[in-house]
Amino acid sequence: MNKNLFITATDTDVGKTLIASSLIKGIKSETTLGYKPIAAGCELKNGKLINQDALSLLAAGDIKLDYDLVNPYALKPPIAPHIAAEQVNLQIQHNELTAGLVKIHQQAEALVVVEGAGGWMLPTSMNTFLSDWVSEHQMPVILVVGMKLGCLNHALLTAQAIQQSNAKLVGWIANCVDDNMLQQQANIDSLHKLMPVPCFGVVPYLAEGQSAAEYLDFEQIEKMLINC
Ligand SMILES: Nc1ncnc2c1ncn2[C@@H]1O[C@H](COP(=O)(O)OP(=O)(O)OP(=O)(O)O)[C@@H](O)[C@H]1O
Ligand SMILES: C[C@H](N)[C@H](N)CCCCCC(=O)O
Ligand SMILES: [Mg+2]
Repeated sequence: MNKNLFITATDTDVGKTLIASSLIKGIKSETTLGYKPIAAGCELKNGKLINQDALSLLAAGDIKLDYDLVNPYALKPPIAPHIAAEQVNLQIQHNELTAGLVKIHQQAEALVVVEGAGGWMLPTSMNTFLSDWVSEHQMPVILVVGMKLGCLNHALLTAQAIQQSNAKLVGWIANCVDDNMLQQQANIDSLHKLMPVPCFGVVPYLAEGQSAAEYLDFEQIEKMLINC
């Protein structure tokens, strides 16, 4: 069976790409590749829309894939993807997301780390959500919690929504994106008690270019993958 791991977060801009890239590089038990099915916020390079997240996942992967395989929906403005798609008369189709994933699995027997866009309930149209697609494929989900004031509510609501949608929430990772957060450790301690699944790491505020890998519990993550 094809193996996938979905990375969601409490919000946009709280570390999905940073953590997903570190996971792709750090998982040694199998060939690991990245997939960014929907990217909003792309630059035009040589007539092609390119997204930085997709490039990071691509660079982290064990095999150098073609850009289009890693990121089928590349949308220019950094806005909600279904709105960006509508602006260019495009509809985000879940069967295309699946077709893209299948193509990656055809390249190699690999674990595919899939980065979401925004948070868990990202609309892909007015009556579909990216979370529907993840639930349909029964991918294990890791929730990246961007440590900032308000994250307790965001983390618990997201965990509840993932579990209620019948998806497989397997763990969470605290990512300290706010260097000035008051009572950061007390908030992390609260999450340890309140979250319904194990913590796979606490990533401190990092210097530019520093990797998160040494802060992730790869032993526990690889064990979880075997059981999924
Ligand atoms: N632990 C950290 N310490 C310092 N900076 C961080 C940390 N985690 C993430 N960042 C920075 O925060 C920004 C957002 O991170 P990232 O791009 O990984 O978020 P994202 O959730 O993938 O965003 P998007 O929703 O756009 O995909 C980046 O500039 C990244 O380098
Ligand atoms: C542009 C940004 N960095 C992300 N790629 C897209 C975030 C979409 C958020 C949609 C929302 O939930 O409001
Ligand atoms: Mg990202």
